Amino acid sequence: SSNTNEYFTSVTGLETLMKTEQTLLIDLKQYVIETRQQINLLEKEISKISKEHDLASENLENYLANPVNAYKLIKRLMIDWEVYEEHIAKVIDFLKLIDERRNNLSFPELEDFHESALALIRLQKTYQLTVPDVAAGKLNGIKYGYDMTWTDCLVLGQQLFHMKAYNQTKIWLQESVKRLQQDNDRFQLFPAGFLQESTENLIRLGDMDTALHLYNVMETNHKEENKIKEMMQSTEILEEPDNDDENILQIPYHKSAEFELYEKVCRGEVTQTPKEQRDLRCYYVYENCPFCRLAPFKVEDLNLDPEVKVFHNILSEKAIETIKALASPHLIRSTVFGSDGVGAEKHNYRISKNAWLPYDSHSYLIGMLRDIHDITGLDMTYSEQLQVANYGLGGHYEPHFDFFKHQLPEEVGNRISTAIFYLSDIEQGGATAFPFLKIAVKPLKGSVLFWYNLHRSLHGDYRTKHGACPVLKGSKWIANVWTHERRQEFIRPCALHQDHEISLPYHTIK
Ligand SMILES: O=C(O)CCC(=O)C(=O)O
Ligand SMILES: [Fe+2]
Repeated sequence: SSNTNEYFTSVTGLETLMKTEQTLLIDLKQYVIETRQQINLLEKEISKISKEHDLASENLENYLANPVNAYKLIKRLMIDWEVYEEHIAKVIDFLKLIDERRNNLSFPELEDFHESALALIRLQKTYQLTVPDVAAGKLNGIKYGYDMTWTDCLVLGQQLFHMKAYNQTKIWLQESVKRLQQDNDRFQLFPAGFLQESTENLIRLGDMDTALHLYNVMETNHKEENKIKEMMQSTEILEEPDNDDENILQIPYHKSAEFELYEKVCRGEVTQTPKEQRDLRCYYVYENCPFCRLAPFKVEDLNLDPEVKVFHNILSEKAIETIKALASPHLIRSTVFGSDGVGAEKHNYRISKNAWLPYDSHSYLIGMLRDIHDITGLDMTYSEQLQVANYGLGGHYEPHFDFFKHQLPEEVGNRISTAIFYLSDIEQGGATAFPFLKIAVKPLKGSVLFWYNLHRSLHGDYRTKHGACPVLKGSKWIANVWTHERRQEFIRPCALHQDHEISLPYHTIK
């Protein structure tokens, strides 16, 4: 894609856009100040000329017979009008400045606009938020920002129509009309074509009521009475506007029982039962390193088979800031492997930015490997580079396996384990969710989530399917350490029996 920045994919990207707007805001303020001065001057000129004309209208011939008046008339047309033009032309200087800004500053592209709308809808759906709440800037009952205006809602409704998300279109346009009626601020700067198009779209969707309301706002001054009737007659109503099946928000996987389970786990509606949690413990580990007796690691079981654990208080604030700073300049849009294991593809089931860092780029990174070794006993030689990721607006990673299904080079083997270092806390959403295990791990800054992806037989464990729930509020940072199976033969020996069959049924669930 030509969209190289993809601002929608991370919060750090959006900070760049905020800076752009800051600059433009200063420009615009300056423009308003200057224009106001111009207007004041021009108004003075207008009243000066008007006075002359009033005087002249009393007796034109007499007026022009005065040589001073004659001189002034000719002087005004000769000199003054040029000055007025110069003043008026200053607008062009402003347009030139904005043009320059467009070339020099960062601007979003259509894809950013599209994806940020999708993110809102994804959040709305995953966390079952109502449209009035979202439009009021409320997330799960907490108000974080200002309301969306009626024009904000209208634009979003238009975007959704183009995505063929017709039910959502109606709800957002209805919200727009509701806000329009409550709002005293009916006249907002706004692309002219949008109202007409939205009105037509509502007619297409069979919502004549809302269409009529919007029509009434349109060109209130010179409205032709019959035009709405004409519009209703000439606009074709869609056959099955309620059939949302085919739109981009409703791919078949999103309707599967597995995905619905995942969403419930993300919302915290499905959790482990007390019986399932009975054997889970919290304990200290110190066996794998000589000094660990003094400062043992605190480990919390989340699941025993397969093993999923959290290691608490691993990274210091300083280490976290260092890791983020090292990664920031290198963040690019996250990709996923094609099913054949080659190529890196962009998909909207994984929206984040990431960077790969060699461990020797800082002692803190080497320390991360050492900590995982000290806690698990694993040999960290065959670990991939550290992957640091930042999730933006509605950023997420749908359920997937971390192990590969294709053949890997003998020398390293498959990803035996995953360690996710949480580099931020998250206000809402953004859990790491294991639908089959009914676990949603809330990111806790400085902690590590660890699990084995493979059975002892080294077959992939399908129960480890997991995802990153959409971030509802916050900027989520993680660092992944993926360790491969080679050199773990004595640390995590094969069981005598083939233990992988237990997870096979989970593979077929789609
Ligand atoms: O961000 C998360 O919580 C999970 C990330 C993940 O599963 C991955 O990067 O493979
Ligand atoms: Fe993963």
